[in-house]
Amino acid sequence: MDIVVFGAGALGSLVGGLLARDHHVTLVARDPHARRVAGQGLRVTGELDARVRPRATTDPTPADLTCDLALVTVKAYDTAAAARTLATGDPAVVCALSNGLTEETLVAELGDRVLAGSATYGAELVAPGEVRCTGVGRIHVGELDGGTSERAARVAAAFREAGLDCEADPGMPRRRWEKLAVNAGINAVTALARVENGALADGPARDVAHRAARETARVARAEGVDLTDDAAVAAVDTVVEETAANRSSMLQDVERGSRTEASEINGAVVDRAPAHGVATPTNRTLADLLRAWEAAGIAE
Ligand SMILES: NC(=O)C1=CN([C@@H]2O[C@H](COP(=O)(O)OP(=O)(O)OC[C@H]3O[C@@H](n4cnc5c(N)ncnc54)[C@H](OP(=O)(O)O)[C@@H]3O)[C@@H](O)[C@H]2O)C=CC1
Ligand SMILES: CC(C)(CO)C(=O)C(=O)O
Repeated sequence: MDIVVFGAGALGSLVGGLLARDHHVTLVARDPHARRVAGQGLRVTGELDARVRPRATTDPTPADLTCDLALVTVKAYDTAAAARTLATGDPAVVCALSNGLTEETLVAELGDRVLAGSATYGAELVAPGEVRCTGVGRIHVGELDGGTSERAARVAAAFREAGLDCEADPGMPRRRWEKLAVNAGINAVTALARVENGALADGPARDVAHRAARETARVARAEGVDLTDDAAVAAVDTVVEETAANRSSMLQDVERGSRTEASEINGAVVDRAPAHGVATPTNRTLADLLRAWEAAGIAE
């Protein structure tokens, strides 16, 4: 497959690097990472090991963006800009692996080419040209409104060919909310407590993560998605176990002094709650604390 990874930071470099073992991959990334990958190739270290030579560019042409599959791995708040750039090319299928409910933003520019996606792999960009896998998770792809499709099966098979754990999921509407519950719990709590995911295996941090996940499940149900409180909590526990050594993407943001996805994750739960009369005090507190930290001066 001809695959473009748009926004190849930590997650995109890991997934794109692994896909490059079997497919023709172009990473759209920032310098100095893009320059290093173009010159010396990309190393995947940590729990997985690979040396690959994908193409890399900071400035894709419409021809570069004309591909079988475009994976979007920018931060959720960069999705609209990514969608506008992707629409200058002609990707046959577009699939977001970012956290947050970003697919609707992609659909606005790219229409029915968009598949839903979610990833629980853990990744850190440790140096230009080197990405560390800190947790072997799973990828799910599927139709935004649910159901099976040949294109979702084809994308999942392409991932598996390259050795990634990936399934086509006919239940993506539920899966997206389950992943939002996982991130509402794990990301904000690990970022505020400055701990690895594994620290949420017990104790007070685990209780806060569970409360955030239960609130997310309540909002999901109010929006017509069948996600029980118990299933949301179990999903948090599974990801904590599978990615125990990972520093969540939001913890990495806070440690770098950069903007977080608090508004797109916990804030997304809070924003949808009033219409349904659902209380979301834990997500509100987590989002407010992270926004207060951001307002106090993130690095430019
Ligand atoms: N890291 C992880 O373990 C996991 C992350 N995720 C999710 O995946 C998404 C990405 O996370 P992560 O990889 O950690 O984030 P990163 O910040 O490491 O990666 C995103 C990259 O996209 C780049 N980017 C944005 N716009 C463009 C553009 N127009 N052209 C080129 N590059 C661009 C960013 O550059 P710049 O910063 O300069 O804008 C950045 O390097 C998030 O939604 C996150 O929640 C999901 C599962 C696991
Ligand atoms: C799966 C998990 C929680 C891995 O840390 C993640 O999505 C993230 O860090 O953003």
